[in-house]
Amino acid sequence: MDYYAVIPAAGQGKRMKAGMNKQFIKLNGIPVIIHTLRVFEQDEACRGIILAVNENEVSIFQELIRDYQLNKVLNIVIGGKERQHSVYNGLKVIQERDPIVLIHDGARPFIKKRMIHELVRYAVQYDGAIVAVPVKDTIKAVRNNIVEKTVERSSLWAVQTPQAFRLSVILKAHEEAEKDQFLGTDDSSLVERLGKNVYMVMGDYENIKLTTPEDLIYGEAILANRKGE
Ligand SMILES: Nc1ccn([C@@H]2O[C@H](COP(=O)(O)OP(=O)(O)OP(=O)(O)O)[C@@H](O)[C@H]2O)c(=O)n1
Ligand SMILES: C[C@](O)(CO)[C@H](O)COP(=O)(O)O
Repeated sequence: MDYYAVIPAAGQGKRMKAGMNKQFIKLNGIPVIIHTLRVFEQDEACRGIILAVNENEVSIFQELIRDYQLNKVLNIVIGGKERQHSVYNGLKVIQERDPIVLIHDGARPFIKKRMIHELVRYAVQYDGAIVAVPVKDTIKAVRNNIVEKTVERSSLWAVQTPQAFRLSVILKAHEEAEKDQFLGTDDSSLVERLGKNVYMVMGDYENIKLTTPEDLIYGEAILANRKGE
């Protein structure tokens, strides 16, 4: 089944400390955002991509899209203060009546098609579908450096993107969040708070978000390993 992809790339990459938006950092000689966009560009089921970017970086993204000959980027929208606002701006420009929409961080370049297609399948059956992996470490709640408690781990999953929804469902969730001034750390949380059912698809430990400098070392290793496969 076909889908549209909304890719938020309008962050500042503060935790990466690269002195620029981390989308432009090169992995194996290619900018992070291009690795991400290529997955959707090369997926036949992807009808089009909406990219959310910083106001002052529009021309850089346009140039990259031209240089790497990407044809599926339909719109470049201006991002907002938080990721949630950037995603909302992207969702609002989709013209089709009620397609499936996949929301995926520009900073997660190691996404695989297997996950995308599973998500789309389950987003049709449920109110949404997300990818996640079981947490590997013991998780503790801590306040002022003192452990408050050890959290039961068996039901804890680390959530990734993509996250897939019908456009009508996710737009309504963003509208309600805006009305209530609710700010979530992912899109699914906006849908969950409306009492909807979100299906969890097994993710992939390689599908990391490039967040801090050491993630780049791991990222290069993932690419080198894939080259050898
Ligand atoms: N206002 C924002 C903030 C984030 N993002 C995007 O959301 C994704 C996940 O966010 P994160 O990893 O937090 O990226 P940054 O906000 O760039 O990083 P930091 O928080 O370290 O500044 C990234 O692709 C980022 O570009 C966005 O589109 N608009
Ligand atoms: C959406 C997300 O990638 C799911 O793990 C994550 O919550 C984004 O968080 P960030 O603080 O905006 O990086």
